Amino acid sequence: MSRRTISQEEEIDEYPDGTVKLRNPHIELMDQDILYHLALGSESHDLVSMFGDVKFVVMGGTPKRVEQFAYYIMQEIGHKLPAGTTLLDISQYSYRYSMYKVGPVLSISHGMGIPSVGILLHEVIKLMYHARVKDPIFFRIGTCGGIGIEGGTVVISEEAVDGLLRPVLELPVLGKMHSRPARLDKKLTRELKALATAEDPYDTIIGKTMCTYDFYEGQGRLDGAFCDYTDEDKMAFLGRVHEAGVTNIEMESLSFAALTHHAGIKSAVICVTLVDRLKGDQVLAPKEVLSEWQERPQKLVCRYIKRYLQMKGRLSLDGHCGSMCVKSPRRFKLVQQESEHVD
Ligand SMILES: O=P(O)(O)O[C@H]1O[C@H](CO)[C@@H](O)[C@H]1O
Ligand SMILES: O=c1cc[nH]c(=O)[nH]1
Repeated sequence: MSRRTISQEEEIDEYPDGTVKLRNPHIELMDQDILYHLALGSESHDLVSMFGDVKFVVMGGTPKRVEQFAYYIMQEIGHKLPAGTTLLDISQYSYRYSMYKVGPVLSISHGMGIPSVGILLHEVIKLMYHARVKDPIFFRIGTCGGIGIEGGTVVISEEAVDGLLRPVLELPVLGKMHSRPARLDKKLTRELKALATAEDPYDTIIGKTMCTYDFYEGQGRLDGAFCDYTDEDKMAFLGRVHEAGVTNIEMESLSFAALTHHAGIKSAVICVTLVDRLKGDQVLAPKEVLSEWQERPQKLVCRYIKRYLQMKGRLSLDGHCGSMCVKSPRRFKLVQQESEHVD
């Protein structure tokens, strides 16, 4: 095992072969590990053959969004299903989360808020460990409120902070408060930004993301069931956090950044803004507009995945020869040159 310095404050252990290490000595002593909320288990399922080839884990709030992403990426990487079959929700009998697998891509819904995404991350990180997945990359494709930016803008998070602007996830454990740094992969963030194009009819920016425990009072809205502050208080708060560099507000990035970082997994958060909070609280855009906006983070992550697979020689430049196709060395060289900015 070697040690990799992730930051000045923290070093993490990792196996030289890139497999995910669990920071929990109890798991390997257990006869079986039941991933209860995924409806999977280390003894009941052959997790290595089911998931061993996973490279990308893409998470979003709703089952519909992750199903849509699964079909979208399937088409984009030319992944073929046996005739007459459809994608299966692998976790359907958990009645909690939905999970689809398309070649090296897992697309999973995380529900709303830090507790929901936190439980899921514990189990997905354990799934990576049991399946002996190497160097997975995690993405969250979400929605958010923007601060001073137009609806439909894509924000790639450079940092996640809590409602008090602290870049840490706090969790009471055995009666004591534990703090974990919420860090996202800076290089991955830059690589994603580089994949936005001038032809995209919307802006893609990098910004600081505030992650709250609530959609209404936690985000300073005036339209919840309760509100003990004035419009002036709200605007002063939004102005203050905007000045501190916050571009958008959502509800999972802190846990997503902290738990993936703690596991030594590269991750990024990409959200589309549904409303400019300096102009209002309610999400007023029509359903069709909201649907199109939600595709924007999916497009960016899809571009990243395609570039990665092209660079590894697992996808042709036109993206349609099958996810695991083998190309001539000359063609692969071209792909490598085009993809220099991707790991
Ligand atoms: O659209 P998703 O990914 O769920 O993200 C955002 O939307 C939900 C609130 O409407 C919260 O989960 C927030 O983080
Ligand atoms: O304002 C918003 C919009 C979507 N999601 C949030 O958490 N906040």
